[in-house]
Amino acid sequence: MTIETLSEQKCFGGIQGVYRHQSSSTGTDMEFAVFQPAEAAKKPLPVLVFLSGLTCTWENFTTKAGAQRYAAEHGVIVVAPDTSPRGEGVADDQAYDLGKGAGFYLNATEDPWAKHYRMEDYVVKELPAVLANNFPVDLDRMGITGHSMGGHGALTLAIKNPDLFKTLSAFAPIVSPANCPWGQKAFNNYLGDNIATWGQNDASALVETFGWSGDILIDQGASDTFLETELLPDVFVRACERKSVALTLRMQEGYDHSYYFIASFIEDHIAWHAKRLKA
Ligand SMILES: N[C@@H](CCC(=O)N[C@@H](CS)C(=O)NCC(=O)O)C(=O)O
Repeated sequence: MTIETLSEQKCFGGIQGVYRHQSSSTGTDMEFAVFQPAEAAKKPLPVLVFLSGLTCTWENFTTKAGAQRYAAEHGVIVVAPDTSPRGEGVADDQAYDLGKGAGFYLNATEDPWAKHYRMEDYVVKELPAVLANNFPVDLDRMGITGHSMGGHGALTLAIKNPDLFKTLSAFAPIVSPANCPWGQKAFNNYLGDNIATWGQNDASALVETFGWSGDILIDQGASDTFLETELLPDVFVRACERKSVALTLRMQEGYDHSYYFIASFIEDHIAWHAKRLKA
């Protein structure tokens, strides 16, 4: 499980690095970014995984969100994986919302996607092992968050794996892919028409099945152009209410779907995860 260092740069006293490794989950090379605060040189630290949205790689969050300052302040290692497998021979589509950059953090069952699109296994099984072998991470204190398609990934993967991810938040998540155009297109292609498997990858359906024992923080821009068609936060609010899950949904007046929105609230999310992971 060797990793190759693509870059390492000092940042807020710590190290912002980018790494590549051969993934057994996806059967491709995968790149990911890790920010280690200075104190990681002395002791294992809690980890926050950030899953990015459609069209992104590790780079969007790492260069635009401004997370490093707050991760350094709160002593949290922040990890940003890619959003899909990539490379020659990996199935793709011309549209931005399918194929490369749009893996939806699930294990595809349908051709031509099933061979490489195994992002659920990658994030839940392989990435934690890669982190444990190469970085001073305390995996007993790992949280997850994400944006849009990555918010969907954070919600679904945490709800299915509460022993792995202890804390959960999201920025403008797709909360019910089974009920919005982005999700329906992805699920039809990756999972086919077996609706049972759709529910296993839909945060609102999952929370009604499994609940969530902690609390959940969601920030959502009120001026997000995808709010009414794709994101549908009310569906998740109602599912959490039915299951008595402690959800805080903050509708942020005037904010859109961009990284300017994420940069505005990333401090809150890092502080929120750090407080719970260090309690
Ligand atoms: N119109 C956008 C739709 C996709 C989009 O808004 N992607 C969001 C995540 S769902 C994003 O973070 N884009 C990259 C960025 O802003 O850096 C595009 O084609 O890039």
